[in-house]
Amino acid sequence: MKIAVIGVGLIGGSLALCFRGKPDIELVGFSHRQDLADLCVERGVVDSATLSLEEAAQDADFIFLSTPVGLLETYLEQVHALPLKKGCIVTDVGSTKASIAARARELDWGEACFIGGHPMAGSERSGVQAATSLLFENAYYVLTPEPDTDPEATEALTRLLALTRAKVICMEPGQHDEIVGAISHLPHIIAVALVNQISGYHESNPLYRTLAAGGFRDITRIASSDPVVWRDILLNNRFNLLQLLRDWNQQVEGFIEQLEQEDGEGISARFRNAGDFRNELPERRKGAIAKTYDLYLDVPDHPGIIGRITTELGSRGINLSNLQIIESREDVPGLMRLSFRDEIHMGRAREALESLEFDVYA
Ligand SMILES: NC(=O)C1=CN([C@@H]2O[C@H](COP(=O)(O)OP(=O)(O)OC[C@H]3O[C@@H](n4cnc5c(N)ncnc54)[C@H](O)[C@@H]3O)[C@@H](O)[C@H]2O)C=CC1
Ligand SMILES: O=C(O)C(=O)Cc1ccc(O)cc1
Repeated sequence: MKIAVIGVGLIGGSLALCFRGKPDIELVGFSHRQDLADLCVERGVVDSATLSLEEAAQDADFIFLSTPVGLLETYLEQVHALPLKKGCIVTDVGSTKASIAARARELDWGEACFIGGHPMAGSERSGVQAATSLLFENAYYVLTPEPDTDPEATEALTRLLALTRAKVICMEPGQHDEIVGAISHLPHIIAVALVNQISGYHESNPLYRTLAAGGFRDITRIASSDPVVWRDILLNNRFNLLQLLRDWNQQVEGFIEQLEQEDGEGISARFRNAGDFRNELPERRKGAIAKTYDLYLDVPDHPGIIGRITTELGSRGINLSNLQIIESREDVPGLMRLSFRDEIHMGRAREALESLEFDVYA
């Protein structure tokens, strides 16, 4: 089976890594630049890479369009114009679905077909360097087949996507864009606006950045996302976003009014409602890591401490699946998060670290 990935970045590269090395799968990457083509082969993400779209698409069973949203329709048209293998399934990974679905509907696909797709997982990083086969584990992967799409084609794509360990869910493209606009695109706008607001204050007083800590970092991680990828997403979904931003304004106005009126009860009610809704969110693994069992510990800020902790755990045969310094400040203990794949390793690590007199929290 031949799979072509058009645009081998974070998402295209991560998909390729999920498929790579499976029996009878040949993976070809298409890049628009020789250095990027070389890089994705060097990193072992694809078997080969080419600057020729025709070569990539030739005899392919699946073609994944994985460029920024603004280029997807052009590549869709270019791929459509090529001689495609009978039964070839063309799909995309764009964060918006309505416009590409509308364009695909206008084209006659003959014995090939197009099924829109969107893996609902990613990160603020970009490029093939950030690709990982774990990215989609446990995430949703939206497909947007048309009412007249051959169900066997949707099934074939779903079978292939099982290799990503994502959960495939089918929906209508317009509904996808409304919902994803609210739960992903709007939060990106808010994160960027917030960071820019604070960065403005910081210009007149550098203490803003010095003091920016946990809460600010938590809700602004996604403000570091790729500017081109996000420019394209926001412009493409602008009609939904304009309404969502009007609704957002109402939320802001609500806070202004409650503060002006010193309406403490109203403010706590908002926090209660938000907490109730958030606590009911489905459990999801963080970033590229599957469900983890986490311990937090205070670590003094001195050289070699991370090495000591990992060595102590390693010497006891305790497997660490991730390690993160959440806060590190001069002269005060930083907070470290240690993640384990199961409760048993987490329990053993806790015991070991406590015996070494670290302050450990679950
Ligand atoms: N970043 C994320 O977290 C997620 C992104 N997506 C969607 O995935 C798509 C790709 O995004 P990422 O992988 O994050 O971005 P990326 O920047 O990591 O990858 C984009 C790829 O497209 C290539 N590209 C750029 N211009 C090109 C051109 N003119 N011709 C051919 N290739 C070109 C780049 O070289 C790169 O390999 C976007 O449509 C995005 O909406 C979907 C889910 C999550
Ligand atoms: O990193 C995060 O939290 C994201 O929001 C990732 C993401 C970005 C874009 C998508 O279309 C889907 C998921």
